[in-house]
This record gives sequence, C-alpha cells and structure tokens, in this order.
Amino acid sequence: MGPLRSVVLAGGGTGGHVYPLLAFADCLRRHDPGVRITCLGTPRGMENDLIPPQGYDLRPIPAYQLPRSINMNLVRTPGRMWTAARAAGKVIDEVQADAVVGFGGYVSVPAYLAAWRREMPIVIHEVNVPPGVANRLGMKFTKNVAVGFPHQPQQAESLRDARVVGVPLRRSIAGLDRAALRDAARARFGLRPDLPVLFVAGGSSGARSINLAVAGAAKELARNGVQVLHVMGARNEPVPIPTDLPVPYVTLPYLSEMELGYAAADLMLARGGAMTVAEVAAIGLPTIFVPYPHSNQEQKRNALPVVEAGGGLLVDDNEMIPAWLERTVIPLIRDPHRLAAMGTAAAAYGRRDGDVALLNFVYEAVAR
Ligand SMILES: CC(=O)N[C@H]1[C@@H](OP(=O)(O)OP(=O)(O)OC[C@H]2O[C@@H](n3ccc(=O)[nH]c3=O)[C@H](O)[C@@H]2O)O[C@H](CO)[C@@H](O)[C@@H]1O
Repeated sequence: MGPLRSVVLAGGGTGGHVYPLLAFADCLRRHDPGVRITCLGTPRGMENDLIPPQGYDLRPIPAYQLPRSINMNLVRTPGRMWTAARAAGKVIDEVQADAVVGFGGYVSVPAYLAAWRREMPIVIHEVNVPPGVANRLGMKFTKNVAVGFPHQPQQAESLRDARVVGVPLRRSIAGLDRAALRDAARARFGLRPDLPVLFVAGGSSGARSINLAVAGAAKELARNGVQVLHVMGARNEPVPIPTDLPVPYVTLPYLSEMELGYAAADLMLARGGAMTVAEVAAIGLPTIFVPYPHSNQEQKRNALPVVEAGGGLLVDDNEMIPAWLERTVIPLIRDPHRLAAMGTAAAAYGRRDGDVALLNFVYEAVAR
C-alpha cells in the first residue's frame, strides 16, 4: 500500500491534459485499489466525455480562463479565480485529500491555489516547453515538478530542476504490441491486410490543414496502393473524400480506441501535441509531424527530438499540400526497411513507464 488515502487530480480542457490524468489515475488504482481518486474538471472540457466512463468521480469547478500574459502576481489574481479556488477547496476538504496532482489546463489553477492555502503537497506534471500558464502559476507553490521529456529541463529555465518521469500513457497504448494487433485492427476498420496504411490524426481536436491536404492527395495515394485511416476531429467540419477510390479510405470523426489506429498503421501523419509524440515514440510508429503553427513553436519542440533520433519527419504546416504528401508518403510507406529503422529509432527515444515513474515521484513528494 502507498502513502495516499485520497488524491485530487486536476487537468482539463483538451485531450492533451486529460489523457495523462486518466492514465495516472488508472496506475494509482492498479497499485493501490483502496485510494480515493477525485478529478476536478471544467463544465465543458473534454474531461466530461473522457473521465466519467472510466469510473472516476469528476467534480466540476467554475471555469475561469487565465489570460496568457498573467503576471503571476497573486495579489492581482482576479476574484473569479478565488471563487473557483474555493470550489476546489471544498472538494479537497470533503474527500480529505492528501495531495493534489495537476496536469495543467485552466482547472488546475484553482486546485493549486486551494492546495497551497492548505499547505498540502502539490505535484505538477508538465509536458510542454514553455510550460502552460496554469502550471507556471502552480510552480510558484511547489518544487515537485515532473516533466515528460528530457529536452524540457534543458529548454525552459523554470523546468531546470524538474524530474524527467516520462508521460503517463493509457495502458492500451503503453502495452500495445502493434504487430500482434495489426490484422485484427485492420479488419475492424475494413482495411485490407496486404496494403500499407497511412494513419492520419491531427490531435484531440483534428487539424483542418492536414485534413484538406490528405483529402487532396487521396486519389494519388490510392492509385499507389496506399490505404488511409483518417480521423478528422469531432469538432471539425468533415472534408469530402473522393468516393470511387480503388483501395479503402476510411474516415472517422474521433477514435476512442486510439491503439487500434496505431496498430493498423505503417506510418502516421500527426500534429506535434505532446501526448501524440509520447505515444507514437513509445510504440515505435514512424510519424510525419506537422506542428500546429500558432502556439509558440511548442509542438515543433515536442516533435524535434523524435525526428532528430531518426523516428520521424517534420514538415511546416504551410508546406502541407497534396503534392508534398504524395512525394513523401508514397516512397516512404512502400519501403519497409526504412519504416522499420524509423520505428526502432522512435522506440529508443520513447518510454512506456511514465505512469509508474510519476506515481513514484508523487509518493516521494508526499513522504517528504
Ligand atoms: C493546439 C494545441 O494547443 N495543442 C496542445 C494540446 O494538444 P492536443 O489536445 O491535441 O493533445 P495531444 O496531441 O498531446 O494529445 C491528443 C490525445 O488525444 C488522443 N486522441 C486523439 C484523437 C483521437 O481521435 N482519439 C484520441 O484518443 C491521442 O491518443 C492523445 O492521447 O495539448 C498538448 C499537451 O498539453 C500540447 O502539446 C499541444 O500543443
């Protein structure tokens, strides 16, 4: 049994914050089935779709969006933030939490504030460079900062002393054997077992520029025997795909069982969200990264170490046009030796034990 009786987890908004929270919750429950786990969420974030089905207690906290330029001066922290912090504090008191573990996103801020007022252990897990604004504020209250990747302490002064623990990944992904699941996964999507598969997914909310480029390349990819499994993003307008293609082209709005997509694929085309990078690296899936261009180079920094290790390619969003895709994807996906070498390089960079490493870090922090 670990040193925790009750823990509050905070992280919300996009999949990028919710999936590591969930993976960590699962790990905690596996190691210590008696511990009480409570999650804080905003009323409309993706946590509402993702957390309750996994059987965790999700408590809504009033949403308050921090301005990106907040000066981190608590005296000037807006009143609405304290209202949210009081709501978080009520939950913390009710469940008699021993610690708060935050993954970033707006809901983490009230949790950090409430835990700080109660002088409780706070642990922060951060996967981006620069750290998100919520975690930056949280770092004022704790030195227990864990990060997902080795480049983060080198690139961000505020993360210099952070512990590299990796990223908690869902068990279905951390434990994935792609080769063993490949045929079943392909059958599930109606894909042929004998032709290569390009898996396209633009992060937890999809990516319009990627969707348009792949749709534009659909005919040429199909003519060259490349099958496509394309997750468009539930919040995106679906892009029309030609219907008379000679090989399967399967579109989905969202894929909950992401491991099936990963297992079906020979090559992935993705954004550079930190979770996506951690997942494809861990499972050794060669990936073409098209970082989201509008967030401070954050996604480029996530993807670059995998690319430099030889596990993927990097392309600017403005180069994401059908001709580039045709030129790059077709020869690569037909070259199993190159794909295998890229997969091995990606896997050497990735890790599958981020959940356990973070749990050990939390136990240490609570024991301190
Ligand atoms: C535009 C933006 O600001 N994006 C940020 C956001 O990305 P975003 O929310 O897109 O997050 P990631 O790419 O990191 O993670 C997406 C997660 O959703 C899952 N998934 C995705 C599609 C699908 O159909 N099914 C599914 O399960 C993936 O397996 C992955 O676990 O959070 C990341 C982590 O903080 C940041 O690094 C990104 O920069």
